[in-house]
Amino acid sequence: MSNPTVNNSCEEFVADDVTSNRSDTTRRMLVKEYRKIGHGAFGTVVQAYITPDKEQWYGPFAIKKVPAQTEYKSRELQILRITDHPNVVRLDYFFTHVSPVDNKVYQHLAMECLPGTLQMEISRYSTNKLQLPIKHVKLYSYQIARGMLYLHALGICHRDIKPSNILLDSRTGILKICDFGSAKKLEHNQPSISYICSRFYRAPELIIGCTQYTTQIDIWGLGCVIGEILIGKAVFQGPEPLLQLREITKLLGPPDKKFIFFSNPAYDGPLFSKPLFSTSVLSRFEKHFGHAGPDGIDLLMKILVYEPQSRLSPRRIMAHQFFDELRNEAYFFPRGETQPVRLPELFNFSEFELRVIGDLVNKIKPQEEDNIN
Ligand SMILES: Nc1ncnc2c1ncn2[C@@H]1O[C@H](COP(=O)(O)OP(=O)(O)OP(=O)(O)O)[C@@H](O)[C@H]1O
Repeated sequence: MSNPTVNNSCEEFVADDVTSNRSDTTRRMLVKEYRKIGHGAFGTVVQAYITPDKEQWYGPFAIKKVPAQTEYKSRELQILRITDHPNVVRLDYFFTHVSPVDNKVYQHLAMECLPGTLQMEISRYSTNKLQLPIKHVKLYSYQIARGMLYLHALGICHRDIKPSNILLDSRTGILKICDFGSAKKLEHNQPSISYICSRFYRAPELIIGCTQYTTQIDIWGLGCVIGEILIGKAVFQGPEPLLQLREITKLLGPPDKKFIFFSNPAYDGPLFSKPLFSTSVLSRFEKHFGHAGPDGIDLLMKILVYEPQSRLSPRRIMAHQFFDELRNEAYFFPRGETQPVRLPELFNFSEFELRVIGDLVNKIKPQEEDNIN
């Protein structure tokens, strides 16, 4: 593309060691920042273009800048270097650069840039007091589950699943998991810190202080996200860390003593063991998520479960009947569009994915004759 016009407030600098993630070659490039698109606990994200010669411009990229050389954050680069999946954000280039503002070295991760996040999409509907169409709920939830299937098969636990870490192009329906700043490859029998994950999305075992958790903490996060897409606000909004468990008991009922003990035998915090309601769990799910229909409720009740091992796995989520509509229809109406648009590729599985999916492939993939256009 030609030289992109930039607004005056943006930075322009030469980076000496821009490495291409694909070819692994390193060269000097000019970086032109365009606008700030995000900021988080550790750094900022800017939209930018890069060029080796001021003639060929690459981008736009979303460049995430985080302080370099902390063991914690370099994991993000390591993970993004090995991942390659349609529902995981793609890293194109990376480099370090000294900030003129504080003279510190920042790691720069230049990723493909998507126009928004799931959080933006949810607030767009909720501020207009509208519900997201159920087909969109299915489309987004399925792709998160597919991204998780891949990550979890690699042993990678994201550890910060929430709507602002899910990128979305609402015109095409394409969704990608981002922000691997908290992610970790979990090793069997190796403890990991339990103080991880944003409060509203923390699995009950994390709240209790479990350090031997599994990738199933992400599945809890997925359940919270699906619920949030459905109702337009976070499902469990604990006003402080320990009260987060209380919010969960309002929907699921009190946790079982065994669950607490197996999560953390040393836990001495509040147990919330008194039932807060006399109604059944099913009726509470119906009250909260009624418009998801019986299939949506069935799915959520199999994900938002205390025992991590009882929560559905990504492949079982993808095979759930809630997603049959995606298997049977090829189009959807993006927000504000009157013309239908083809659904993104949802079933173009790699050999690796097919191995993980195993015998559920016939349930997950649309059968030829079912694939109506
Ligand atoms: N590839 C991308 N394309 C478009 N926007 C992006 C991209 N990556 C990040 N963003 C935007 O930047 C925001 C922050 O990114 P990210 O979550 O990776 O940073 P962070 O510092 O870890 O944030 P937090 O501490 O809130 O988790 C995202 O919520 C999103 O709005």
